[in-house]
Amino acid sequence: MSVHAIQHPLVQHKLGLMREAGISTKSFRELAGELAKLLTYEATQDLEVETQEIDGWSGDKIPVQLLKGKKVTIVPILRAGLGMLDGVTDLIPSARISVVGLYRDEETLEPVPYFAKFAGELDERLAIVIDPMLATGGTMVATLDMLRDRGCKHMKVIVLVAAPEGIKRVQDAYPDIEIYTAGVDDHLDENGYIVPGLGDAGDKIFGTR
Ligand SMILES: O=P(O)(O)OC[C@H]1O[C@H](OP(=O)(O)OP(=O)(O)O)[C@H](O)[C@@H]1O
Ligand SMILES: O=c1cc[nH]c(=O)[nH]1
Ligand SMILES: [Mg+2]
Repeated sequence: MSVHAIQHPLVQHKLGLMREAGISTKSFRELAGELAKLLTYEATQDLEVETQEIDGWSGDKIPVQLLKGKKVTIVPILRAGLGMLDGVTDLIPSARISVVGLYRDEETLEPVPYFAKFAGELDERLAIVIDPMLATGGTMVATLDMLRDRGCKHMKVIVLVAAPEGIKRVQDAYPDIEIYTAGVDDHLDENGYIVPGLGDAGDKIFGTR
């Protein structure tokens, strides 16, 4: 598995702004969407293209490179993953959406599933799982397990911030998966929050608590 920690100045600038303690819901939400878009650009660099002939403006036939038509499903993890969805679909507008709902139990830190609705033909699709936070990794591994159990063979992960603990847990379970992130942070605190991190991303995106 590779971890792609994107160092692009725009990515680092936007991540830096998201770390500000008093950030508004509006700004946090906007930045989550913008970062999701930039990380999607990186995560889709290896999508296959093929040459097709089209009618150009001059009347000549011209060869162009178009996506080969690989089927993609975007998998936002409720709730916080929804804050990244528009950014991803801006770049991959024809992707099918598969939605999973899991929350992390505050005491045990174990993921609790409460919703799942998947696109069809998962065995033929690239699944791009999106969630702002990869902390212990329990939620991500549970989501990847659901996809694998339904036949999905090709999965990628996009998170805004990852903790080393979460990366290791995903890596142990899925050695071949690629993770794209704006930041690999330092550690988890005693409540399982990423430090320095972003705080509770779901609450900040939805304006709750
Ligand atoms: O790596 P883990 O330790 O499993 O933690 C990460 C999960 O925790 C957060 O969700 P949360 O449980 O707060 O739910 P929410 O999106 O509804 O706020 C976050 O969005 C991830 O889904
Ligand atoms: O730091 C963290 C960890 C889990 N969930 C969050 O929203 N933030
Ligand atoms: Mg939350």
